[in-house]
Amino acid sequence: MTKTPDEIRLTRPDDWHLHLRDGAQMAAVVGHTAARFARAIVMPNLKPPVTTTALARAYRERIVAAVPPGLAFEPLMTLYLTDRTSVSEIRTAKASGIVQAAKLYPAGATTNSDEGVTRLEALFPVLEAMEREDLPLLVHGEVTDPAVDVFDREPRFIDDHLARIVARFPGLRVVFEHITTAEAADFVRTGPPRLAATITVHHLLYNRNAMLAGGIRPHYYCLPVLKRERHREALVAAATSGDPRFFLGTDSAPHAVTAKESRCGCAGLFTAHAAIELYAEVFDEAGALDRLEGFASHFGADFYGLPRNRDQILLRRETWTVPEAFAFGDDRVIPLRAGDQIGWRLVATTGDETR
Ligand SMILES: NC(=O)N[C@@H](CC(=O)O)C(=O)O
Ligand SMILES: [Zn+2]
Ligand SMILES: [Zn+2]
Repeated sequence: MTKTPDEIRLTRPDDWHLHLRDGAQMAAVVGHTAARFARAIVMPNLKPPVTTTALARAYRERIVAAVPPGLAFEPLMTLYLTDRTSVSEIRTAKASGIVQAAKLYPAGATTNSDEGVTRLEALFPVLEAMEREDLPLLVHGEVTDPAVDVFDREPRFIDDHLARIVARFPGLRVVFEHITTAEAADFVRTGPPRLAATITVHHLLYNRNAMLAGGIRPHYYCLPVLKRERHREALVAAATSGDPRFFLGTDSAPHAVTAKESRCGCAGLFTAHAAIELYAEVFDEAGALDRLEGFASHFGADFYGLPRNRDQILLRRETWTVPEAFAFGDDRVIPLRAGDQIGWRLVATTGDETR
């Protein structure tokens, strides 16, 4: 590969953290992901949440049915942990072969987390079962104590909970989802091989000024919230380091424009329309395009114990303009960079590039 190539060919990537929603909204967005990614870990925070293997199976079938014709895409399902999750449900999930992980939302931490876990200690028998069954734990790592500053909630979660969980269950695979701080990157970097983290493209591209300087911009509001520049820099360093415990998870989280542009706007950014292109921008900017494939296409599959994809995608350095909005059920969703430019374009996946 030359130093600054104008084309990059990658093993087709996977998205290890994605919100697809349900019904007409899901049907409107799934094609954006399926055009780029071979597989995605689908988050279970629906209303009501995906708390059982039976619900995960039904949700999976709805997703598969909505994938546009001609696209190969495999949804990887997750269970939503609650105070009532049973050990036997963990066994059923593992045995199903369709559930890849279970997700811990501290109750109240983020969108549709009201039914999440209120007391972590009460979940320990379930975590023990996950350790025994080797079902990975995915974590939204923020404390919910209203007294803790919103910018400090992730580091506090490490100190108050995550360090303890990792130490107490030495066989449990843990993914610290959508990390946003230097503290989180350090915690993972210095932790055991069974501890990993996903990093979103928006936390690699932007600091909190994007959301708060020159006007308040609800389409940059997500959880965990964007942080200071020094944290963004630490995340870029982690993502481009070649350390296999950091891998791609977009956390693309579409909300209707009316729900975002509101007196109390929802948390979540929609990035699925251009996710791999935007990651390419980040790695290009960091002079690390040669490390994109590991981060986007190898390390996540390796961590989950799944085969790497065999097909490929081709990205070209070419500027294009993102639409102002996309259809989203009976509303619209505003994508990241709406009306603005992106410097990389997805031109092909293996199979159609030889036409
Ligand atoms: N990231 C977000 O800001 N929102 C996500 C939930 C989550 O991943 O925490 C959503 O479901 O909208
Ligand atoms: Zn989250
Ligand atoms: Zn998420």
